[in-house]
Amino acid sequence: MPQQFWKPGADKPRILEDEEGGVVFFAPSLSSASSSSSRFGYASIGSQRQRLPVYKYRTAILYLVETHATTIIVGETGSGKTTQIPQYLKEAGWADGGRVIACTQPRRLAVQSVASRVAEEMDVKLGEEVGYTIRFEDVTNPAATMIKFLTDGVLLREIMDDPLLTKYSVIMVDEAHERSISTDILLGLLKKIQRRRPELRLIISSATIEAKSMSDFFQTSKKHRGPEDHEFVPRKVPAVLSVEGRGFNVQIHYVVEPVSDYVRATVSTVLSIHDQEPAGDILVFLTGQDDIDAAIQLLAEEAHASRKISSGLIVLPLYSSLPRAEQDLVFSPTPRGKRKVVISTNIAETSLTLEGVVYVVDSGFSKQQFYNPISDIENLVVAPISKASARQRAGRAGRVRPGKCYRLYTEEYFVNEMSSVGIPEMQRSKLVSCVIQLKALGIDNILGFDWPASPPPEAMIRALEVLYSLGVLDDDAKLTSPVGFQAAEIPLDPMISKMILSSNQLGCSEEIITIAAILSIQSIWVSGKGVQKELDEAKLRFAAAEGDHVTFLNVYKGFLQSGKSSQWCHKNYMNYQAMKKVIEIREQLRRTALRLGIVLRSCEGDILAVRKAVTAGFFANASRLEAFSHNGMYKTIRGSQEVYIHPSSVLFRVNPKWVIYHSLVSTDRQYMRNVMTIDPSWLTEAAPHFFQNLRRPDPIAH
Ligand SMILES: Nc1ncnc2c1ncn2[C@@H]1O[C@H](COP(=O)(O)OP(=O)(O)OP(=O)(O)O)[C@@H](O)[C@H]1O
Repeated sequence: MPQQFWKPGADKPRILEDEEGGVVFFAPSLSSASSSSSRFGYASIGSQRQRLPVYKYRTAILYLVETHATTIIVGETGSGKTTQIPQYLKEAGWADGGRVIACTQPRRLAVQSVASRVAEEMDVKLGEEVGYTIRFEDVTNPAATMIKFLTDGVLLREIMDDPLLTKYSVIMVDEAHERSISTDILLGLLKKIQRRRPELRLIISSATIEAKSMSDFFQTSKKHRGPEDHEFVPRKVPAVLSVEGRGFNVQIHYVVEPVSDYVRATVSTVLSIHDQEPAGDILVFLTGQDDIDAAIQLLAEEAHASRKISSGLIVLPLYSSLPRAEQDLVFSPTPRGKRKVVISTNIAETSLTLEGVVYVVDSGFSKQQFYNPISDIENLVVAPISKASARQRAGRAGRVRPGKCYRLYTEEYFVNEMSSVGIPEMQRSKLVSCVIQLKALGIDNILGFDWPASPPPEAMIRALEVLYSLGVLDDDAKLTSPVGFQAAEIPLDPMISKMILSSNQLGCSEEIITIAAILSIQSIWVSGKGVQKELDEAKLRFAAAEGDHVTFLNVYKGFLQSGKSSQWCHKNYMNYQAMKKVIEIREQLRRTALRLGIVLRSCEGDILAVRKAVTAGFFANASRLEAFSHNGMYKTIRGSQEVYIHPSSVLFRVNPKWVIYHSLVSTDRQYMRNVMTIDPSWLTEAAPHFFQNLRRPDPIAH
């Protein structure tokens, strides 16, 4: 790599300042691991555990947890928080007597991989003493599990069944600085639960920068007007512990000049590392599947052009919708003499250890959701990451030996321009699912809820409007019975839940559950790169004139008729792993539906019933082709936004007059994904109030 291109920089961790008001602070101690030159990989697991920086704080952590309701732990990535603290707690007896220690993560992949690692360290079978739960997958044994890893979203669902989370003795909310919506709701609820269960202990693990606000949040108490809260109850002051020391040193390198094309810059950096640096895998952070595919393609071309440096590279993508078996490849050992390059979205950013990774290449960007409550449009846009993310990314190197991180932005930019932490997801997202969950938990005054950061009131009002129009909330903004309560039980977007509930009356629940399962995963088709023509032809074999939803039913039928064959999927450009996932989700949804008293019935080809059920959930996503539009421009009925049918839809270029869509994606334009034709009279049938209240004078005139 041309040395003058890179400028080494120091990205030192900030030392937590002593806080006022009784906050506990421990002086830094040096990690033996950081100066160790021994090959970590060859040490026994027991001695590996003792070398982690957090080990020196074992007694302090256990003391603080014993004596404080809430302990906030900050520390460098790789110091051992996630994998060690739950084990210390178990060793100290917090899982005795059938109690369980929970550790939440914002991402599913992290839950699975951390749980496997801890099971391995404890030498137990995953799913017994150590287990995990993510949506649609429960690998625990209620009679045996003592340490449970789970997403924060799953823990929220558990609160619905057990409002005080009585089986947990300690709940560790990991990576709290990521501020996902679920983490924020969880923090608010846990604070409430603590008032009723003083014996419950919370551990919040967070980046340094967020520690103060977390501490303030748990310290202050709103005056609650519940029957047992007549008096202002002073809260126990949370303890803050700073775990100093990192796993191994990570040298940070910056570009000298800003790069104009981060995909190209990524590829040339990877090839330079491969050409000039000693053995070790490379982890690259890009923004999404499109970037990742482009980088892989470019890497193949460049490597082909310069055969000298291409040999020995194994390039693997990593993103959330990738089938599980392909995701698992990134964890498999790199064959001798080879170098693995994992090109990932930010799903590999936190809590993940890829053993062979020595080099990290950070593009400085990620895809983030931004919601505009005025236009009601949610955009997934490529945006700069925060310093907290940059540190997490760098921390993926240096976990089992010293590493290097190449940042594709300047040091000046990092120091002066990059924001310290990202905007909480709560403040940039649609809140429909969040509101229904809170309602189901009995939180009626949502605007007055004790949030770590308040959501925008406009977004809340929008969410209330949608839920009201779906018949999920009544005039007093309370969950309706039974629809509201039932919709809250289904772990999906309330529009999908409503569609499932409506299918009961329309006699097509089997079909609608299939559609719901397919809509829950990103795509059932293989990526079109390089095979677009073949993919389009394959789609045509299943295409229904009514649109994508009905096409999904044809695909599913074909898959079942083939005996769920992988060859059949391959031949039809269908993603076999995705189809297996559909079967799995479908089974879960059938069980949920049965629990809710839905009769599982097939409409035996009565597609009209299916389309009406879809409309009952998605009427708010209706749009009409603009008269005289030559380029397929539609306007949404709510909001009059300009939208187009996505090229992946079977209705692309067909342009029927009236459609509803599942979601919008925005690139050069706003595109509707998963589109179905409708008769406009179904809209007023499905939601008379909603269409009466729209300002457009005659929204559904033919
Ligand atoms: N699957 C694994 N294989 C090998 N070593 C691992 C594995 N998982 C964890 N480790 C070791 O344990 C260390 C601590 O990991 P842990 O996830 O507990 O750190 P952490 O402090 O929670 O950091 P982060 O916030 O970055 O996840 C890693 O740096 C690595 O040395």
